[in-house]
Amino acid sequence: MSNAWGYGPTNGPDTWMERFPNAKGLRQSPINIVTKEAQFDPSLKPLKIKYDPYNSRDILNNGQSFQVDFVDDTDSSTLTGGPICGTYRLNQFHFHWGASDDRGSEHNVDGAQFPCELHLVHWNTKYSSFREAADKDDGLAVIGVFLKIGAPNAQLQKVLDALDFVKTKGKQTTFSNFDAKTLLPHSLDYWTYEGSLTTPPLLESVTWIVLREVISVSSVQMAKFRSLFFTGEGEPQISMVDNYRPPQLLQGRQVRASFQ
Ligand SMILES: COc1ccc(C[C@@]2(O)NC(=S)NC2=O)c(OC)c1
Ligand SMILES: [Zn+2]
Repeated sequence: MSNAWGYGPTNGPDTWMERFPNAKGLRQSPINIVTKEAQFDPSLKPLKIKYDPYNSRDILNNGQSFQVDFVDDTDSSTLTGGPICGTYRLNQFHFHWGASDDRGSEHNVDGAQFPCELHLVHWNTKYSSFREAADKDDGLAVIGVFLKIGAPNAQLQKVLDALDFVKTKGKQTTFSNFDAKTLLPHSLDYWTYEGSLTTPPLLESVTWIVLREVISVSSVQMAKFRSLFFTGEGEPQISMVDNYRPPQLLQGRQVRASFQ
């Protein structure tokens, strides 16, 4: 029986520290964002996001979530400005969600959880690759976007339609010509803090950029997320739900706001 980490009762977030000491680190993610304690920082720049649909490559069930991977060998899909210095390239995006609409996001806002959270992962081009950047203090920048139950999201539906082909762990299929920018809300107001990956190895290499404005998702669309499996083809099926880590201690960190 593999003792791999996961989100179940015997291998979930409370057990990760046994094999991944970063879990007890001082800049762990996610966190609960207390809006009244997030200080406006006028020195924060607006986010500058340039995504080229031509870079989208495939969609993969990685056994913890599903991710859409991007070709990142040029500066054609980048994040600049905001709290970061230099140019960060889009590498992938993925989601975290709950078994029901009352939970699922990783970050909380004033103690409230959303049904789903999108993570757009970028790496610092001062390093030669995502892999080299992944364990550096300034290696990664992740944009977090909350999904709130409301009208069906036509752009998200393009991603959800592909899930029929990646139901089980390890399944992958081509996913081309997708514009990730269509998943962003109108406002790019954000909170930012220094944190980590939210799954093992929990590397403390992420500048978090959590957008204040949400995007919509319908309950029917949330059911599509929940149609995936953590397990591989031919294995006893375990539904891919509740793939979120709960909020971690702030440990003295400051959360800054780009807006007043
Ligand atoms: C070794 O490199 C890794 C490992 C895991 C993840 C996934 C995750 O832990 N990170 C965020 S953000 N959410 C997650 O679930 C990763 O994403 C950039 C990079
Ligand atoms: Zn994530």
